[in-house]
Amino acid sequence: MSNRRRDFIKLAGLGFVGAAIPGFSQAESPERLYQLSRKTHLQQFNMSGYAAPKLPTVRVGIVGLGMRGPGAVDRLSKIEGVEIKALCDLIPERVDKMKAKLTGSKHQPAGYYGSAYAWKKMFDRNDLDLIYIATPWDWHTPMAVYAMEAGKHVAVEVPAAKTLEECWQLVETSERTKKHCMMLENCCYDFFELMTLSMKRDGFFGEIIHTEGAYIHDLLWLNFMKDSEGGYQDMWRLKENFRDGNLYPTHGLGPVCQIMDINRGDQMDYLTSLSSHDFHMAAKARELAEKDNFYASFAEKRYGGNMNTTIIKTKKGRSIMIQHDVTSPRPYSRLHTVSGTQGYAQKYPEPKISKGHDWLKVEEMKALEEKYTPEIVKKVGELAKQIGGHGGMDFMMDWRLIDCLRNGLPLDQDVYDAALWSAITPLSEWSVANRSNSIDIPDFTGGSWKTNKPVEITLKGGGTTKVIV
Ligand SMILES: NC(=O)c1ccc[n+]([C@@H]2O[C@H](COP(=O)([O-])OP(=O)(O)OC[C@H]3O[C@@H](n4cnc5c(N)ncnc54)[C@H](O)[C@@H]3O)[C@@H](O)[C@H]2O)c1
Repeated sequence: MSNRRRDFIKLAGLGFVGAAIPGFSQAESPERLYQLSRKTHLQQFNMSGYAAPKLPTVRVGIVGLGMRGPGAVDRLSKIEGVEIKALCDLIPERVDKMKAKLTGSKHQPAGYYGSAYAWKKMFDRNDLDLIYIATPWDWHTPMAVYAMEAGKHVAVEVPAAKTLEECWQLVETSERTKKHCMMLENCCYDFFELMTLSMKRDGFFGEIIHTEGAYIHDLLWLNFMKDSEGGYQDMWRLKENFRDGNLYPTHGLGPVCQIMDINRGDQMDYLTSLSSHDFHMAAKARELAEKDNFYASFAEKRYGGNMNTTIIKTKKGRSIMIQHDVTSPRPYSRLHTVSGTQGYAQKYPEPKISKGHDWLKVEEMKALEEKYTPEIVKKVGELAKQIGGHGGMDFMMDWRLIDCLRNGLPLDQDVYDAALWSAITPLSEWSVANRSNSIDIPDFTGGSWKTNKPVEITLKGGGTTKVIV
């Protein structure tokens, strides 16, 4: 272990976060992870329900302009009250390309590039309110922490953190600086997910007993695509697959946690996790390496299991199952299954809903959709579909974030959600490595889950931000 890393762990162990430690996140030791899973948190300030002062104009800096970032630039440029003031990427051409796209608009961002730390200069500017992060995972927490320390709110792509150490850093920094740290869990804003949240609030499901979520997406080809041919920068996503656990839990978890009021009425207690062996990745790497030396080093690696299943028990005795498989030939699915005492809903493979033990017919489903369409969908749903981003959910997420900041409203996803949903990965890795033994899930809210209010699904106090089309 490097001296710098040792010092960092020492400091974090004392509950001191201080200035951000720049650089890649590195896996913590299993002993340290276990210790942090049982950490008791003395909340400095409750960020759940926290409303920061209104920002009529939200001045944004965006970092990471690969496959994901440019869409965010485009969406944010279509929201009233947003000023895109700065863009950053390691690769200069990516910054120049986005600047060129904004030519003629009111957005004239400055560009930052050329070094792995150019973003720090951007974050240090005193005319930015929000830093929007769409980089590889290693950078998420170091950048988010630095941004909050520099007085900016943060919106960070999924997952917000890779280690438990980082999850705690996010929580402690957000509480101390009173800066929002929202993880950009866009699936919370998909249409069916929002409808089921609205149904839950109306008591449609009765008591929720069990939910399921997943990220099942055949991305074997994309993981192995060279970055020079349009793949992930420096093959970062393939390298993440050297780990064994549930690597991408938040798309499935976010929506069901909101439905179960996790962090806001119930809390995760412990989990157990199991992975299959790897039947795809090493084989693919070896196959590619036979023809192309570029893949030689990948052919020597050990990869995590292809299908991971993680099960979570909550303090109130309910259960959640989360799966992850990005290599097998299977239909795309996030499951989104909600099972209650009085009703049931599933999104995949096709939407099905029951009231009691009776399955609803297509016309009844349609009527239900009308009844339970939340205000956000009525307000910007159609425009969101036109603007796009995973069918519209990305735009609804960005619009809601900006509308909350402009109207001084609490965000739908706070730092406790970012930390908890991201923490499932390192915790699942520990469980997989320990024959699926259970491990505690830390309470990042320091007990305030008992009184925190459920996430708001009306636009009360907001909904005023226009869409510029
Ligand atoms: N929510 C979603 O639906 C969704 C979908 C896709 C990706 N994502 C997330 O978006 C993020 C980015 O994914 P991607 O597919 O765009 O990857 P990518 O590799 O295409 O892009 C990452 C970009 O970050 C840049 N970068 C790397 N290190 C940097 C640094 N130190 N400073 C500045 N720029 C740096 C790279 O040059 C690259 O342009 C990931 O966190 C991913 O999980 C989320």
